[in-house]
Amino acid sequence: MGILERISEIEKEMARTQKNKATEYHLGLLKAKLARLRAQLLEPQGKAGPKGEGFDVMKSGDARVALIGFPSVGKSTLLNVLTSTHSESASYEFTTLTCIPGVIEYNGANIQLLDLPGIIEGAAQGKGRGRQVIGVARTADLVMMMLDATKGDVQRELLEKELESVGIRLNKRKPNIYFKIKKGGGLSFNSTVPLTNCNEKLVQMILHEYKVLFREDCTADEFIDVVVGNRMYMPCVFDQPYSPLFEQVYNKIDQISIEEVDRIARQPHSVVVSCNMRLNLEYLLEVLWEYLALVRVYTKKRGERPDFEGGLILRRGCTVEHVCHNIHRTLVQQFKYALVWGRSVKYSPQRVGLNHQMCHDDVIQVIKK
Ligand SMILES: Nc1nc2c(ncn2[C@@H]2O[C@H](COP(=O)(O)OP(=O)(O)OP(=O)(O)O)[C@@H](O)[C@H]2O)c(=O)[nH]1
Ligand SMILES: [K+]
Ligand SMILES: [Mg+2]
Repeated sequence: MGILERISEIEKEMARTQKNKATEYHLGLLKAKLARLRAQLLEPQGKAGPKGEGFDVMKSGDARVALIGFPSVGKSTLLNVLTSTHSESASYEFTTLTCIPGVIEYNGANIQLLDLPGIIEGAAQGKGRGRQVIGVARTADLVMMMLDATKGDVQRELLEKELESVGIRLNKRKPNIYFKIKKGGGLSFNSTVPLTNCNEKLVQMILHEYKVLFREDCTADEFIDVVVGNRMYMPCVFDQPYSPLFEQVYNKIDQISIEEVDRIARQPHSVVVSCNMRLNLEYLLEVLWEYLALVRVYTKKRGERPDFEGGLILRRGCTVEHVCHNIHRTLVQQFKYALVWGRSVKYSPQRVGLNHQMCHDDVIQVIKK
């Protein structure tokens, strides 16, 4: 039996099974099986399979952003206006058939933008090029969900469902469960909080050769996510409490009323643009930068001006130590202190140590021993 058939068998069985206390464990097992099969479906199919061709794009630059959306929402048009790469765009669906990489140059960073074929409902089950597209999306630092503003809210819901079903978790942070294969076999189960959804018996049913420690009160679904282990918690999709959860880009706002533009723009985590009319693209880039949490730091040598041409691109939260590693592998060993100018310090310059956190556009001079 093929994977698809097995999935549909299990789905049928789940539909047949009434949901109550007595069947809870059985359903949990089925869910776990289903999740594992779906994961298999997304695995590379070997050389002969339909996986590769045109989708194996080298990672390059400081971050990778994938464009996901239904056909003809304007993904290729966006690539064309934001990068110097050309990707065919046309009014018919499935114009793009492979993965087309371009580079957005912004704040001195090179952000790789991947144009992808449109996905359709059922992509997760391998329809269209869904599997390949989703495979690429999983390699990205950020997924931009592109939507056609003229199509209302339907597209967003469908797309979210599609992504959820392949284990791309939008707007959810990773459940706090420690989970590891035990060398000697058998299950060791613990929790640091009272559990209301899961218990040892359920966990034991799902697996029996791991070490499990619940650090929070998770649902069975969340637990299975951790077990299957291939769940992605996309930063777009961001998992930090102070950041927006995920972002949708609504294109073609030139086609809708100003009231509708206003309504969509006020929805949380939504950016409205028109690729054709070049509307609001600068703001889209700002948002992108925020989501990627990139930081640019300039270096300076004693008695010289900062190197404003060659800024270093790092992640938010980076420290002087990260900067040193970025400059040279052995610099940390020779480090005495650093002078920093910019928003991360009270006085410019200020003498700081390796643990000091850098801000965007700071200047740093490293003093060696
Ligand atoms: N009115 C309007 N049309 C747009 C806009 N952006 C793109 N389009 C049009 O939408 C159509 C589809 O654009 P594409 O860039 O090919 O869309 P896609 O998402 O790459 O499509 P596939 O590769 O087929 O999935 C083209 O006819 C574009 O000219 C826009 O901002 N406004
Ligand atoms: K198209
Ligand atoms: Mg396209």
